[in-house]
Amino acid sequence: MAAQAGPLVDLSIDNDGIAILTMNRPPVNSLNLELLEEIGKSLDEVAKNKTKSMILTSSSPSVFSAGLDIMEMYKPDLKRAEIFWTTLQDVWIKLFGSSYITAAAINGHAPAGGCLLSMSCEYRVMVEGKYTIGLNETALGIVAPTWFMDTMCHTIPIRQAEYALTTARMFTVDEALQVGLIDESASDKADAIDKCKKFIRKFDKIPSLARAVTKQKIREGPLVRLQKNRQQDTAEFLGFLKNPKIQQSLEMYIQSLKQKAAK
Ligand SMILES: CC/C=C\C/C=C\CCC/C=C/CC(=O)SCCNC(=O)CCNC(=O)[C@H](O)C(C)(C)COP(=O)(O)OP(=O)(O)OC[C@H]1O[C@@H](n2cnc3c(N)ncnc32)[C@H](O)[C@@H]1OP(=O)(O)O
Repeated sequence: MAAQAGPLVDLSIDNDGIAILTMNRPPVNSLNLELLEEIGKSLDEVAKNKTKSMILTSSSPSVFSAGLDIMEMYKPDLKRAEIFWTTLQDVWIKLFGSSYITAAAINGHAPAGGCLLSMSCEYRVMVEGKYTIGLNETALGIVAPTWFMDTMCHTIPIRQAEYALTTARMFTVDEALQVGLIDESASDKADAIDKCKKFIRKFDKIPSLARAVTKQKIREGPLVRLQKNRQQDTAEFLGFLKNPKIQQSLEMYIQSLKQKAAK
């Protein structure tokens, strides 16, 4: 992978007071420890500055996020892997449990962890094109953690979520729209951001405390479930990394990605 040029995230506040958080880890915004730490810090900043809303997007022209960086899971240093996993848990708790309004302008592919980040927001607008979105873990021979599944069940009907999770279904933009995995499609990134802003403006006349408490109450179940089981969840992740069969599956998957990229 090429050396990182520039900061891993950009956090700016536009004239309407909306925070725009842009992931910037070329080529595919795969979520390694450092990117997750930067996303976490930005979410803290948005919360601290009492910004009313945030739009999550990517600087890539074709990928929102490729999900977790597989190199964090392949033959890892277990101490780093533990910090990696707890940082991912923190990011999800901060984003899914945030009191401010959140929307994702999905300007490209959003597999696995990329889909998770977008589903953790309250509204999703995806740019039209040959992009796909979904939780594809079973295709890699791995199991999405319960809180990934909970987030999907919070977004689309449980029957559709079970079918999508077990079959590792990657949805096209039209399919995602039909099932409710995204709320709107857009012609390009600027249009996606405009549509996210339109969603955010719907709350102009809603008292913000009532909105925030309602959001947090409706999201409480999945949040409490992870908070109660964090250590066990981390232990399962580390146990999974120690499994030789899983390491073999990851090695084959990395090879297939590299072969595809070389074509
Ligand atoms: C009971 C069980 C209990 C516990 C188990 C616990 C935990 C397990 C949980 C695991 C959860 C995992 C969630 C995840 O997010 S796993 C990651 C899944 N992601 C993917 O499968 C996406 C793979 N990537 C792609 O499909 C494509 O890259 C993409 C469509 C995103 C973009 O395609 P494009 O053609 O634009 O780029 P490529 O040429 O494919 O890639 C460019 C280079 O980037 C590398 N790459 C791609 N994705 C990743 C990744 N996720 N991690 C690391 N590196 C990645 C790719 O290899 C290319 O590299 P080079 O060849 O250029 O070096």
